Amino acid sequence: MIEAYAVADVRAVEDLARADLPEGELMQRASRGLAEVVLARLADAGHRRTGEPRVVVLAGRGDNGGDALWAAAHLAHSEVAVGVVTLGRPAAGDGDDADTARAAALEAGAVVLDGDDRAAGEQATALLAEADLVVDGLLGIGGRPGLRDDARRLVDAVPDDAWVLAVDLPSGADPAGESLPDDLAAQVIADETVTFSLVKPVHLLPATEAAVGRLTVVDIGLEDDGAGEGGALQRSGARPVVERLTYDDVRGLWPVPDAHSDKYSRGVVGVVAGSVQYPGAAVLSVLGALGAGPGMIRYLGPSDVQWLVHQRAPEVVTAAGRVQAWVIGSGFDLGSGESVGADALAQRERAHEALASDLPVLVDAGALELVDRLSGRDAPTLLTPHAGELARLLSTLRGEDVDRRAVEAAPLAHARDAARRTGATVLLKGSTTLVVDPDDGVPVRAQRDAPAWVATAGAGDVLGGLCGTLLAAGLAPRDAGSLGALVHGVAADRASAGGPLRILDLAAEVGPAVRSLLSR
Ligand SMILES: NC(=O)C1=CN([C@@H]2O[C@H](COP(=O)(O)OP(=O)(O)OC[C@H]3O[C@@H](n4cnc5c(N)ncnc54)[C@H](OP(=O)(O)O)[C@@H]3O)[C@@H](O)[C@H]2O)[C@@H](O)CC1
Ligand SMILES: Nc1ncnc2c1ncn2[C@@H]1O[C@H](COP(=O)(O)OP(=O)(O)O)[C@@H](O)[C@H]1O
Ligand SMILES: [K+]
Repeated sequence: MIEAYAVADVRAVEDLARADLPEGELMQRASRGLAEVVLARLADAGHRRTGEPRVVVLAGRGDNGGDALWAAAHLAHSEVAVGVVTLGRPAAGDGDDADTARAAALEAGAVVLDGDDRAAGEQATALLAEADLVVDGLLGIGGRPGLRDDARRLVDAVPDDAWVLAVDLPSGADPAGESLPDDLAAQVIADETVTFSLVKPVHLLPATEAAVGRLTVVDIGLEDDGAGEGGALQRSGARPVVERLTYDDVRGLWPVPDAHSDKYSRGVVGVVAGSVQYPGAAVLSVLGALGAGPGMIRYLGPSDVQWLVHQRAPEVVTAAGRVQAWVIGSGFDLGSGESVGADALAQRERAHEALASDLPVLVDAGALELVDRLSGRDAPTLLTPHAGELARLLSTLRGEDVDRRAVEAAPLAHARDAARRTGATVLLKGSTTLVVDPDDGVPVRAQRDAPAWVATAGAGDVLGGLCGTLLAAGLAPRDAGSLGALVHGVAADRASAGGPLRILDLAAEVGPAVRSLLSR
């Protein structure tokens, strides 16, 4: 599991650690680690032109700039040509004089330009044009989203083929990972981000993660080192606010049958999905659920759709009976006004019954319209909207228009609001999928496991079925949603293998994906 800590907690942990260390020690550890990563990337021939490698360091006035300046000094002692462009008066951090880091970089042979000086502007652009690698030390966890024009001019001059390595986080990105900058161009898009001991929300959340690139964590000694004292993190009592399941977590969470299991104890999934208009969604939901290994599936829906489901999955039972969890809504065409047909009415009735039961329910797609049926529900409930569906759901809940773009600009806040208002767990689909518990004190899960090829019709139906099997096996909605998203992503990766994928292939890869994850 990867765990991220809120910025205020990170600062508190760093303060605790600093109290036990010589002045400036944390920044020295950070900058040495940073310089090592830079050297490792330069050693990879793909990241440099011929001749002496050239690094340009952009250093802002905060401690993020301090890290970058000290790294420049360390690098200038190696066989690397180092140019530094400072913006504002750079700090040296931890009580050191600001000029010490700058002087150290100069003394080590770096070219240092004052980016605030107009005359140096052209020189800075020329330096950047030759860079193999650019270190972005403009803003760190003290940064507000967005870049000022002076910083933006520098960032615009970074050549496309330079490796952009952000210090702590890509400058301009919201450290809390909550929202996109107003102007998307006003942030650094990094190839790699080097952070220090603790992962922050910016690294895992959907609004900011894409700008982070590859995440490298350099240990500066904030966590327990096993020596018995307890690290600053442990002593601070800070708890993570964002979590990401990794492949190694699957074994501990996945419901594996044993000698005492039978098909009922493993969990029967009731699927109420599909319509005459969208019959395929029923098939995909059922196949997603089957891939995850349920005890049994009951499918309830129009007879034509039942027939289609049986063509692909003869083991599915279509008689009514007990289930351990419901999956409702994929491919619903509930109709409205006078156009409601008998099949649609019957599906609506089944969905109402599921929501009125004390069983776990996964609510997808068309069934998200039945949000008024959620009030008073105590049983575990998992809503699985994409951004457009979440916007519609919130429009209903708030009684005012919520735009899809507003959801995309601040996904976590919107998912959180829906979870609070409905009392349900909200899984917001996207390239990074969020799973938000209605209890504010529970860390958000943020999964990013799928290739973008999976953004194709039907992928969500498979996910719904898959998560439904996990609910029926007794997993809580947060675990079912995040584990389901992880396995769905791995199955998509296997089906894609770097190219386009068919959804039936994705569904067929769910079982093998689980097998490979369990045998790690
Ligand atoms: N703490 C530790 O022990 C360790 C910390 N470490 C490092 O310290 C970093 C945090 O440093 P930090 O707190 O100095 O904040 P940082 O982000 O560098 O600068 C903020 C400054 O920029 C300004 N500003 C803000 N937004 C702006 C904008 N959009 N456009 C323009 N200006 C803007 C703002 O000034 P203001 O405008 O608010 O007056 C403020 O002065 C952290 O990320 C890590 O790299 C490591 O060494 C490990 C040990
Ligand atoms: N760019 C992307 N990269 C990775 N996964 C994505 C991306 N866009 C969407 N997804 C995933 O694809 C699936 C799409 O689901 P959904 O929007 O419900 O589609 P449908 O309703 O057609 O089944 C979700 O699992 C979502 O997380
Ligand atoms: K930065």
